[in-house]
Amino acid sequence: MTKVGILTSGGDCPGLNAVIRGAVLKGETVHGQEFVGFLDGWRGLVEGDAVPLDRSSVRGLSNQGGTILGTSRFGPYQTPEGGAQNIARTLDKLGVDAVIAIGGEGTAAASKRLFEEGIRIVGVPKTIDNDLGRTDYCFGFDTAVEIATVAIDRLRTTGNSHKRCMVLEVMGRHAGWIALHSGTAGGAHAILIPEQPESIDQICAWAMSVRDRGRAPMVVVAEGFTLPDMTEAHSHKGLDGFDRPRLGGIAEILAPIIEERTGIETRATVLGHIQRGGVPTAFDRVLATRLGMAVTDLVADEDWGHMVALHGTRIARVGFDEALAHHKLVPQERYQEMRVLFG
Ligand SMILES: Nc1ncnc2c1ncn2[C@@H]1O[C@H](COP(=O)(O)OP(=O)(O)OP(=O)(O)O)[C@@H](O)[C@H]1O
Ligand SMILES: O=P(O)(O)OC[C@H]1O[C@](O)(CO)[C@@H](O)[C@@H]1O
Ligand SMILES: [Mg+2]
Repeated sequence: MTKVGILTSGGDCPGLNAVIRGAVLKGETVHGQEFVGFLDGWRGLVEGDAVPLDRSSVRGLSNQGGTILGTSRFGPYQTPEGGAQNIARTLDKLGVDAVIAIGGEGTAAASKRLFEEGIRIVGVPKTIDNDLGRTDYCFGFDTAVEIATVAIDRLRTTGNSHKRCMVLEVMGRHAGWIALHSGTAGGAHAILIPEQPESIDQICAWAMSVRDRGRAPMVVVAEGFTLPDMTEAHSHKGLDGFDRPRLGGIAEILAPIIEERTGIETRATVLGHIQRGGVPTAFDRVLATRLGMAVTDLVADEDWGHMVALHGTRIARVGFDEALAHHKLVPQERYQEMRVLFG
């Protein structure tokens, strides 16, 4: 019987538990696989910290946010106990034949390296940012967009009452998909994303034209957005577990500038981790369940070095190298399509 270890790595994301449930249910019933879960991402794999996972441990999981396995930004090459050779020894000791790594582009990059160094590993793409290449959507994105859209709807009623400009900051380190989709759904008057610099003059011009027709401006900004004179995304919260700047706070930079330049009273709201928490939408539950089920086929076929992906409505397989070669940013024309409605 093939024994499979599952881990969740990187930022958490609604739908992770549905993937775990889908994999265990199909893996057990169709392929006769047995499962363990590594705790806290790569840490559990490196330290051999695993718990048994069976049908009863995944019962009722598809609607639960977060991950029952825990996650982290710990790296498989970060400590002397890490690296492919040590990990292979740990897997042997635990009797684990294959690894399923559920994560974003960082997790896929680590998985690719482990695969190239001989570890039998496959992947499931996850990120609320939706910026992983060669998959049309990642689970978690739809939930994040839904939460951000509700936030816009709510900010608009209070903004309208006070005739204020409301600036909502959503996540999106390199890619503005959450801002673009929630801003479109919520009818924002300006959407600011990392891929497209906009000047403060332009942002204020949009806000004033909204005010001039008697409306309250609604601006949605992704955390990774930069003004033309900024060399990098705004960060004042130190570094994350992988030594990257923790983003967040650009809305609080923009709001006083907009207020000063336009004379419109302005408020900033940073949505933060609210958009990563709570129950996944039905779309994300379905996608996550299908991906979890499909990844057990990769294990059964020994298709190491690949991850499952969504192509249209079909679940496909792509190599880690192929997925990593294509960072899915918002294309210029997709932004321009919505930009004509700004102001
Ligand atoms: N090129 C790499 N080689 C080895 N390990 C890596 C590499 N890139 C990332 N990692 C490790 O994998 C972990 C997970 O990556 P990361 O923190 O970027 O999350 P992610 O999987 O991309 O999800 P998220 O969408 O939250 O960013 C990192 O914290 C780091 O420890
Ligand atoms: O959990 P953390 O480390 O605060 O991660 C925040 C980052 O993770 C993401 O939610 C997903 O990559 C980004 O949008 C954001 O920059
Ligand atoms: Mg990442």
